[in-house]
Amino acid sequence: MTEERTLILVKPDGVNQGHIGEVITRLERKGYQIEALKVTQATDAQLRQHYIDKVDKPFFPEIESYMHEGPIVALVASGTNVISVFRRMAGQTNPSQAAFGTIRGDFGRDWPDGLIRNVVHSSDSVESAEREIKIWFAELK
Ligand SMILES: Nc1ncnc2c1ncn2[C@@H]1O[C@H](COP(=O)(O)OP(=O)(O)OP(=O)(O)O)[C@@H](O)[C@H]1O
Repeated sequence: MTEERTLILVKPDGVNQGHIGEVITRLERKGYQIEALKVTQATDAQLRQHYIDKVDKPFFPEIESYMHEGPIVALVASGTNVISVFRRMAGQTNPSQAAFGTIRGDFGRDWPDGLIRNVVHSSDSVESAEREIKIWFAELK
């Protein structure tokens, strides 16, 4: 059991389709704390840092285009094992394969342009969370 925090992004499709409240509600219903929250526009520099392991992938321009489609909501949530539990709440990367009952399974879908839009991001480890929190919340310790 570990007290930890995670970086969650409600991506542009999640914001555009009105799922900010749902993501926050699901976090709060599970008993997690919201430590920080902002509406923002992702910059190129933030995306290159955030997706540092994907910058060289052929689909990185698709990620950039998707993440620039509109505002995002960045939040820091904390609680016991929040990282792994929220990853399960979010569901699999591809929203059409994500289980119903997960955020991606309930609100994500395939799009005719082939881009993978999957509503939310969440950190996958303590190290990633601390690195990602610095990218989106430079003002936080
Ligand atoms: N093959 C692909 N083609 C296009 N985009 C992709 C592909 N694989 C991943 N992506 C995009 O890159 C993001 C990060 O991929 P990753 O494999 O880290 O999935 P994830 O951990 O489930 O998602 P995220 O990091 O956004 O929480 C995905 O959310 C998706 O938007």
